[in-house]
Amino acid sequence: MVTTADQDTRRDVAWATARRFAHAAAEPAPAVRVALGQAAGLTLAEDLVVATPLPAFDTSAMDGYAVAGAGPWSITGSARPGRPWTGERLTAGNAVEISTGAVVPPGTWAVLPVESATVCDGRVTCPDGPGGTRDGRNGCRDESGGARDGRNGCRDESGGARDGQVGRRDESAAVSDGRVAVPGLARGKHIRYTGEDAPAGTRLAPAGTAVGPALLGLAATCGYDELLVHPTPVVRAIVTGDELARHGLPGPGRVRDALGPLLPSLIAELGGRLDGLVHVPDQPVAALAEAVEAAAGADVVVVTGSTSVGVTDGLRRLLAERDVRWIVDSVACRPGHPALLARLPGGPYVIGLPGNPFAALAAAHTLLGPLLAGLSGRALGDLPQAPLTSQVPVPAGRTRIVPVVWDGPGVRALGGDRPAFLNGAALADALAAVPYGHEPGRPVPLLLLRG
Ligand SMILES: Nc1nc2c(c(=O)[nH]1)N[C@H]1C(S)=C(S)[C@@H](COP(=O)(O)OP(=O)(O)OC[C@H]3O[C@@H](n4cnc5c(N)ncnc54)[C@H](O)[C@@H]3O)O[C@H]1N2
Ligand code: MOO
Repeated sequence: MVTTADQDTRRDVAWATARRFAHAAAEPAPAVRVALGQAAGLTLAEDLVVATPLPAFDTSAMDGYAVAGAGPWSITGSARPGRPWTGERLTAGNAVEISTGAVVPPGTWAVLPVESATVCDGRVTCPDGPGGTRDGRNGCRDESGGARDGRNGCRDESGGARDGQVGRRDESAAVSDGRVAVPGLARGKHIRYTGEDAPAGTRLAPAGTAVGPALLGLAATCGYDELLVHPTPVVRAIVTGDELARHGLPGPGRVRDALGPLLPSLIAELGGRLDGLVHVPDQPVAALAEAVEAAAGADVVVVTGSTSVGVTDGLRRLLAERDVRWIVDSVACRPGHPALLARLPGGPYVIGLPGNPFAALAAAHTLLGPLLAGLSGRALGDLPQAPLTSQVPVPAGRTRIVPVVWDGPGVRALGGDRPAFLNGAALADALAAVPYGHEPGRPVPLLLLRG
């Protein structure tokens, strides 16, 4: 139970604190296991750990020849993806034709790329190596197509030095295990060794990571068929306002509903799943109460246009009649000051967004975004920052939210940012949270807009 003193600290909460309160108050729903295809956009509820080494076998990184010992090498067979070499361990002076992705035969010293090889009478040489036929004048087929790079055309895509059993990838390593290797074709070249990317048991992504395309591919690479994820929080929206029209031109006393069209994509962008949007009149308050009751199964109820203290603003009265837990009861920012967040006993979170459309947008980024992140098991994280070059007046003790666009390495304010006007926000790359006392050129936190 929140005491009166606690409740007071929930009023006029500093902007950054309001975001933290909203995030900290969120209790994520129990995690669910879903097929990979259903996990996109959700959040990992468990660490992603690879059970096998990656790669799971010594893999050729090039199309060419798996060779052992110094050249020239006799070609003794082939290794293809899915059709591994089944012969004996490769011995010095022998080669196996190999494709990128095939299992490297045991005994292989390195893979000689096809561009670096000359083939003649079933023997392969590296033209610049011992026994090589650089000019191809002896009737041999130069597979390189004439293109050469580096000292001898034996390219290294390994990017790393190796040591131990498999030899070294140092270009200068011509002697290994007492045998002469082709200069430049160092031991281990063009082989992705078992476990080189990740040994078995490596944690590749922690719980709380957003499941994007790359993570899905990584999970599949590791052999996952399903992932344990937090489900997307379900949001019900209630738009209030007797003056609102849903079609046609605005006119005297008639305001087009901007929030009905804005909310579905905003809620999705902030990480929620909209499950119904209803319009209710300002009066009687019972209509709003009914709509809130009907949303009991949702995780979050978003109510717009009823956050103030006027006779037509019923949300605060409705919450006062219930034993709600206040999380944020107004925020020290402009616009969006009357925004609120409370939790109904045993029920959903309720977010009140001001009716003024730009104020509602700013408030949604302040409270709804962090709440949905918390419900999804995502960390709040620090916001990105960039220098704001414009002069933006900020009332004492407040944070001002203004639409901005990128301008070189910094951002500049767009204007069009009065609480009822979405002109600036519609063209913005981000909303900047400008603190009191900001001077042009100093960095400010940014809420990035996806557009
Ligand atoms: N006595 C006080 N009055 C007001 C205060 C205050 O502190 N004391 N705060 C002002 C601020 S700041 C805001 S923001 C608004 C918030 O009001 P509500 O959330 O109760 O919203 P309404 O009063 O219904 O509407 C405000 C304004 O927005 C227009 N509106 C409402 N819904 C929509 C919509 N869906 N699409 C487009 N426009 C909408 C509505 O017509 C009003 O013009 O309270 C101030 N008052
Ligand atoms: O939230 Mo109001 O004026 O701050 O739009």
